[in-house]
Amino acid sequence: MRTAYRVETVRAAERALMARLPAGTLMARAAAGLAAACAELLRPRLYGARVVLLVGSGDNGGDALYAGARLARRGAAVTAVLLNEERAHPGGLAALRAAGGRAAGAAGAERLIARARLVVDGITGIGGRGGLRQDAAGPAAAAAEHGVPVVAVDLPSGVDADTGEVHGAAVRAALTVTFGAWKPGLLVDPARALAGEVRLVDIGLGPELPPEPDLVAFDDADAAALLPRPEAESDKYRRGVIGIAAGSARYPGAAVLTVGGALRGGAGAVRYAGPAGGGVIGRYPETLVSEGRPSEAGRVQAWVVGPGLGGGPEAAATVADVLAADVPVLVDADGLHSIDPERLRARSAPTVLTPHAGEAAALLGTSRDRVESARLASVSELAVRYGAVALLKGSTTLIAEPGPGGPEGRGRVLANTTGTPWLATAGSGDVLSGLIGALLAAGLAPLDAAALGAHLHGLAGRAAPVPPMASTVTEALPGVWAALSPRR
Ligand SMILES: NC(=O)C1=CN([C@@H]2O[C@H](COP(=O)(O)OP(=O)(O)OC[C@H]3O[C@@H](n4cnc5c(N)ncnc54)[C@H](O)[C@@H]3O)[C@@H](O)[C@H]2O)[C@@H](O)CC1
Ligand SMILES: Nc1ncnc2c1ncn2[C@@H]1O[C@H](COP(=O)(O)OP(=O)(O)O)[C@@H](O)[C@H]1O
Ligand SMILES: [K+]
Repeated sequence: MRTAYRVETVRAAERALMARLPAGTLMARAAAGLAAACAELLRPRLYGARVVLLVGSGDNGGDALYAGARLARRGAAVTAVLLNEERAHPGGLAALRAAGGRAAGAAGAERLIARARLVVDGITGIGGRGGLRQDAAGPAAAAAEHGVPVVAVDLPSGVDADTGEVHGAAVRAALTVTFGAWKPGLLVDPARALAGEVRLVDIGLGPELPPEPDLVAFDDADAAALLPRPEAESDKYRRGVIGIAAGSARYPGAAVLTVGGALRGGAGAVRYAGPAGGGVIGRYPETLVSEGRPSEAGRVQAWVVGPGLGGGPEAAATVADVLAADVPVLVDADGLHSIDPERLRARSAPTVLTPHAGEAAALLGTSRDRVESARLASVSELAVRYGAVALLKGSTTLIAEPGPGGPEGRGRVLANTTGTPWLATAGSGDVLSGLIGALLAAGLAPLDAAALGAHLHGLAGRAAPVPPMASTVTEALPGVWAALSPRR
């Protein structure tokens, strides 16, 4: 599990640890990890390799300078571009010079960068505010323009460490070497896309960090631990019966895809209620279909409502009928048009909402751009306002539960990083709904069901033959499942 902490928390932990260690120890640990990562990128010829350090006026620049000194001692030709010559970290600068490295002003930066094999971004770390200032934006752009790989120190400069928001110019890194703990921005787009590969260097901060992280990302082991497994005494009802109210005369395919996601999500049985039963049976004869209202379809342990439902009073009536059931309900797609925050908050069983950015914007009364640029704030706001677990789809899928607990009375938040842009294909969201619904029916807590569903869906998106389509993502699920949990 990757656990991320906000700047305030990281700084408090650093202060506590520094109080017990000789001065400079943490920076030395950070610089050693950073230099090792750079050396690896420069293999097999570190000797003579031209390395340019972009050095801001804080400790982030200090890390870059000490790492540069280590590389210079091993024979690299290291030049530090000092963005503010008076305020460059004095100890770091002295170390670089003592190791044979050079320092230059910002004026010649582009010429140096154009000839470099590697650029180290030590402009700002957790002390950065807003997008890069003019003087820093130029060299950052030069690295991109000349195609020189950038290693970001702690964070790509210009991104917001706490939120993943990017307000202005920012560095685009091939690798980010982060210290002590992940920062939320490294897991949330648009910042995540600028971080490239992320490597965590242990500087001994662990024992000083609080038990509740601000953001969590599952690894395969976390997902595997949550996978439902049938026991000897299992029957189809105990494994979970899921009800699906999806599809319409206009969108019959959504019903088929949602049912497919549920069956491949390990449901013991799937009950389908709606007008697209013929198509569903044609593709999945395992399904129990009916045409009446969902509440007349028989007992289920969870419902999915919304994909392909279409609009109008009939769709709204179907959503209301499902929400009246005292079991977990996942609302997606067209179902999201007719939900009311107070009605959802009054439910005694949990609700899960799975909007994409456009649907989330409508639910929050804001613009799609605002949701996409402030994903973390948006998903938490959805969860709190609707009293539901909210899963915000997109390039990084975020999942939030409503408070209490967590920062500012908000609940836990998870980021899913298994996805691929190939998943942006019609109907793949329907598959995700069915999959999460099956996990809810199996008895998983709503946050776990949503996080596990997103994890499996992302892996299936990667495993499906390129280019994937929604039904081939469904068919990739058994392989993903088996890889996580070898069959007994
Ligand atoms: N505190 C610690 O114990 C440790 C800190 N470390 C490093 O120290 C960093 C934090 O250092 P600082 O607190 O000095 O802060 P930073 O070095 O991240 O940034 C502060 C400096 O950047 C300038 N700045 C802020 N926003 C800017 C912008 N948009 N464009 C251009 N310049 C901008 C400020 O004027 C200030 O001088 C961490 O990210 C990490 O790299 C590591 O050495 C590990 C130990
Ligand atoms: N750029 C992207 N990177 C990774 N995953 C993406 C990206 N864009 C969309 N997705 C994923 O693709 C799926 C699309 O779902 P959705 O928008 O509901 O489409 P549909 O309504 O056609 O099923 C979601 O799981 C979403 O997270
Ligand atoms: K940086």
